[in-house]
Amino acid sequence: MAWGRDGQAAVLPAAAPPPAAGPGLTRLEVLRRLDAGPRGLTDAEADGRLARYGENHLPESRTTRGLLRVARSLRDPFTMMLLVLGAVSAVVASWGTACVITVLVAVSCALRTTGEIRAERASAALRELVAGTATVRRRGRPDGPAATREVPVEQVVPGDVVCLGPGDLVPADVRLLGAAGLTVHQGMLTGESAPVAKHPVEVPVAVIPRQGGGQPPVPELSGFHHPHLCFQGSSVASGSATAVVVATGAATQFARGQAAGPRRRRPRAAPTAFDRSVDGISWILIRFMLLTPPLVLMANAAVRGRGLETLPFAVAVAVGMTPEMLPVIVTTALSRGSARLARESDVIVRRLPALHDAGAMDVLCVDKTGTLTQDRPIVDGAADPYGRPDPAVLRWAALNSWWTVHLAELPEPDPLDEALLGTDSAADDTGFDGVDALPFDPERRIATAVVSRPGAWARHILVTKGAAAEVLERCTRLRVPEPEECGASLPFPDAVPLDAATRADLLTRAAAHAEEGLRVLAVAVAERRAGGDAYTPEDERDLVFVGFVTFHDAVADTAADALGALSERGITVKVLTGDHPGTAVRICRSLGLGPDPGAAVTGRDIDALDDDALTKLARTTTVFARCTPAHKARVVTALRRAGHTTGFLGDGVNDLPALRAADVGMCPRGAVDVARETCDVVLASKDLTAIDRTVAEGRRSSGNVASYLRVTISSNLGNVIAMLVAGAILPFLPMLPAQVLVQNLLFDIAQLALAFDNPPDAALRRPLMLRPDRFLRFVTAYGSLNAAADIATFGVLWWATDGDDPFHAGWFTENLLTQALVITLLRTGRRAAEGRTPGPIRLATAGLAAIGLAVPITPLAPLLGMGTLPLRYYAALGVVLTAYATALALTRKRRQ
Ligand SMILES: Nc1ncnc2c1ncn2[C@@H]1O[C@H](COP(=O)(O)OP(=O)(O)OP(=O)(O)O)[C@@H](O)[C@H]1O
Ligand SMILES: [Mg+2]
Repeated sequence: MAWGRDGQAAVLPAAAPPPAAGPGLTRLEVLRRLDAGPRGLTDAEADGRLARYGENHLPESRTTRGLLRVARSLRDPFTMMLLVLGAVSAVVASWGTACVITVLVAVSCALRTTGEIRAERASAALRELVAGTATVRRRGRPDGPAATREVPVEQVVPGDVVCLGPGDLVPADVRLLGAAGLTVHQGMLTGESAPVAKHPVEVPVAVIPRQGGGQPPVPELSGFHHPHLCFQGSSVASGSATAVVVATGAATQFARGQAAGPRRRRPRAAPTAFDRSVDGISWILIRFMLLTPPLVLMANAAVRGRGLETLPFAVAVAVGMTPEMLPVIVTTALSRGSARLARESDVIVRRLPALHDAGAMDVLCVDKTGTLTQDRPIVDGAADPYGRPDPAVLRWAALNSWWTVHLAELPEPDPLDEALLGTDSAADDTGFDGVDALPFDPERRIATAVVSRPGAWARHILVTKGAAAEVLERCTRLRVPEPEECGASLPFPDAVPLDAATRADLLTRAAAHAEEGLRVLAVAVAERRAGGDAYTPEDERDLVFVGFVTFHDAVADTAADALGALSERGITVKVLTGDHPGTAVRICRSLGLGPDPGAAVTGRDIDALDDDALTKLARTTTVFARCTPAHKARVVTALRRAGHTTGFLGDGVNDLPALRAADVGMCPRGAVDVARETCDVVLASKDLTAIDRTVAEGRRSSGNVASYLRVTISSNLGNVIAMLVAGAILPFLPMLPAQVLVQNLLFDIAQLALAFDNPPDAALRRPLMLRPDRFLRFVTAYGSLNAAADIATFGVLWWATDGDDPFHAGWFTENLLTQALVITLLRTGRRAAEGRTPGPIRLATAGLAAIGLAVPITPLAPLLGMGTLPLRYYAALGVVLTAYATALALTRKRRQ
């Protein structure tokens, strides 16, 4: 958005709200301009504004979307190559070739586009199910009480007061009214990877428009670093806020940025497995193709003295070489897979190539809390520093929960807070007033509430709870418990110094609880003289340790089955958690993760390692505990560096960087909004075994792509070698351009059937990765076999026939029959699925064989330069084909 000199939005579309986002305005001025208040809009006002300003979504018309899609399908390198070859054909006036090429391009674009649309439709209904909502404050009547409620993001209007908590997507452009410990990820807008702190400054610094020096005004980014504004497209990393909506839909900076420039894509850490494999193979093929026409031209010139008149033939051969159906097969296979997943397993694949990556995945990292466990913790007990049961500890913990949740105005409490607030002790919060809160964030691993006693305003009490190590390192004293002291006048006047040995003892006790599978929180308090400044994490020191609270968190019902199924598929599972190593190891054991998960590596260990050392360690470690979001991402990156195709399954804000760093990011049903928005695969049902079905579907799709590659390359490479040999020894063109193209068209149609193959589970036991290096090896093996069959056929033709027309016919028949053979024999999972060839494949191979045998005897034959063949040719061809089939089957067996 361009900010005018007066600090107001300069360009506004017709239905835009009043220009209220001016960075120079105070909270009150903003609210006044929006005709809103801190208690939110009434329902009637909200309805009126919705009608006036429209729904809150990015403008994207159907036609531009359709055109965009077609443009995208044209953009792949094979289509480009074909278009270039088409242009060359047109230049040399080879109209037939140009027409065939145009048809090929059109058909492949149409097939890809419909495939994508089908996959999208299949998951549209599921998307609704997991669609994001926003928490808004609204009133039924103008004088009614304000209540927070969840509304679909589309219904958020300017003037709405929204509440934001960890993991929420910022639903529109907003001006903060209040915030506690708020940090937001706004990388989508600015490219920054770390979260930035935001707070509601009352008199904001005026914006200096970045103009002058003859420079054009910087259009969109100028506003993003204002501390008191948050923008659509960002998400809450930690803390909470209330804010008033200043712009929605097309008026948001994000929408304007998109309208003004190219779509900004979410930055991905590194190319995914799909990029590395399919793209790698594509480029090998393209180089191969580019080499073909000059090679054919040179061979013909050198041996036969032919000149440019062979150009149409060379172009036709190059078209024949192009695996132009590869993108179509890939899209069709993946979209069929993803449609089936949506239908049968409630899984949404948000990025089609991620399905391939799920099939290639050999390591899956999972987060523990909320993913493997239900994240419905139940308080197990509370104990004083000496290990004796003590309800006062629970009261302090609940007091912390009550005031962090209320002062930070979290839209919903964190499950640990919810568990504490559900206990009887939570009722005792009345003796205190809330002052300030430093809500939980996964980096600090603690949360602090600042309270005061009525009548004792000059003293503040800090109540901190969090991970044992993090709390204890901030403690300098230890409470000597007295009964019921939560009501005492001073917290713990008789606290004793906490020495290193006692601290170590306490940590050991926390570890012992963790090893029982319990979650542990340490609780500490401190008293301070009330000062003027706001509290910061710096104030969380010199605390008095009060005791531990422990929680049970049951494992998710389907977790054990899901992990078992994954290990049967050859996938190594690792657990990456922010929780205590003991709790993590214990849960892994109870889920049967490997014979023994071994010792956990902690975030601190990770910090001490460089990338290479971490890569080595990551391969052999099963449990990583006390991880910050950054640690999780580092481990995933290290595993990928070690050559593993790595998936990540996580549900929280602390999983975001890892979800982004993985080849395939997945999240379970209960994940926070931003995790669902970031990941590639959403499991919409509670059933974690859906991961296994996703993997199987991914492998099936990739298996079909692999079949296509094996088939197409073996025949294409074989043909080129044969073409060069034939060109050198024959006094005529071994194949006419028209014949090359017709044959190519038939192959394409038949190979399309491979996208509909259903390799059985037995063929999908290992991760399936299309590796360019392995691919090159099978190219040469199968390609030379095919060339050998062709050359043997030339021998038969030389013996059985005379002249060019029968030669053309003979080779055409042989090519179609070998293609049918290759499709049958090189399919993925053929051996495992004996006798279960699916319909499309049977139809394709039978069709090819029938056409190959029939065309030379139909009236079409003379048009394609073919003549009739003697019977003895067919007999000899039978022998060649039998030998070829045997060789193919043997080679395949040896390679498996
Ligand atoms: N609301 C809270 N208040 C205080 N401390 C908390 C709170 N929530 C979590 N903690 C502490 O911080 C630690 C780290 O939390 P984090 O959210 O990063 O991971 P987690 O929920 O334990 O596990 P996972 O990474 O598997 O989801 C927890 O193990 C707990 O000790
Ligand atoms: Mg979690």
